[in-house]
Amino acid sequence: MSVLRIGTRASALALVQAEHVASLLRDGGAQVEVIPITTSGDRGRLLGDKSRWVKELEAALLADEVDVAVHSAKDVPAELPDGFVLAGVPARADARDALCGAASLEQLPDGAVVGTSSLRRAAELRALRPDLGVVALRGNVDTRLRKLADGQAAAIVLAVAGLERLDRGAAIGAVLDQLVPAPGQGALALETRADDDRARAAAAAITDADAAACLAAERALVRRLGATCHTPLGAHAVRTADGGLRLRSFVGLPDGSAWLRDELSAAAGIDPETFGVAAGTRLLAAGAAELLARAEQAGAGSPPPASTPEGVPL
Ligand SMILES: NCc1[nH]cc(CCC(=O)O)c1CC(=O)O
Repeated sequence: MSVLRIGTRASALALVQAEHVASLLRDGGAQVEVIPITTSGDRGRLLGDKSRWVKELEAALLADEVDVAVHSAKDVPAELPDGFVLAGVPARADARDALCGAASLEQLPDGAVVGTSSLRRAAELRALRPDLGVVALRGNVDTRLRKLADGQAAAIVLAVAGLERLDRGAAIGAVLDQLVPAPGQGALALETRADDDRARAAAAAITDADAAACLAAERALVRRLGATCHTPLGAHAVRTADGGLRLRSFVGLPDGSAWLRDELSAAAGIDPETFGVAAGTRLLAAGAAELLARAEQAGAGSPPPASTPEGVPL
């Protein structure tokens, strides 16, 4: 059988993730090659849309340069272009956010400045601690940790999953259970050409059913809200002990002055997408649309902490 080509961005985090997927596939007996693709995002071009990284890997899929694209699921837009499918989701890593530079949110002094380029993290932090300042911190994980060490912020927020994959778990001061993670955070999304049965089967073979169901629910909620990467939105689903699903969500203004939080559970057997749509409908009924419109206006008037909620190429 011919070699399966795994496309990835060339950042340190993306390469670790792609190697992880490659080793899962090799464990299943496949012959695999990892092909780093340099994207316009990685080249530092200023485009206000995180889908740029995804698009360049889709171009490589379309050009038949790679067979499976590995993405951080939270960077993948809610809708894929025609001709592509989300063909697999491996077991999810820790989905939560981490605070680096302080032992807890409570221990940060009054008015402390936290570094993040994520609208969601800014909104969630300020919803909990309106006194906190937020400063945009860009760059990959190591760059941001260096900026923290340089004193550019009292603390920063990063995904636990990214820190651990890069062996920087020691930098975690506290895991922020109070924050609702970004949709897809901690999960990997394997994208293939829709008509490539071999690649689809390979991706499906290393799929974790719970991770796939949770991601499907979170992405359905994003679609129901019409959310984009400029939306301060958190959504995190888990499989419950009785085989059902539980979905927590957050929508708020970037300055933390208004927000909605929700939690919805469903019994075993619920279709994840139906569940995600229902959770989105509940948020809309509670006023999410107005909040999102106001968040977008705020973003248009004065530049948000960063161009995208989850920030910059890593
Ligand atoms: N867009 C940034 C990004 N995309 C994926 C991760 C971390 C790994 C993950 O969430 O799967 C990060 C960094 C961060 O938010 O700290």
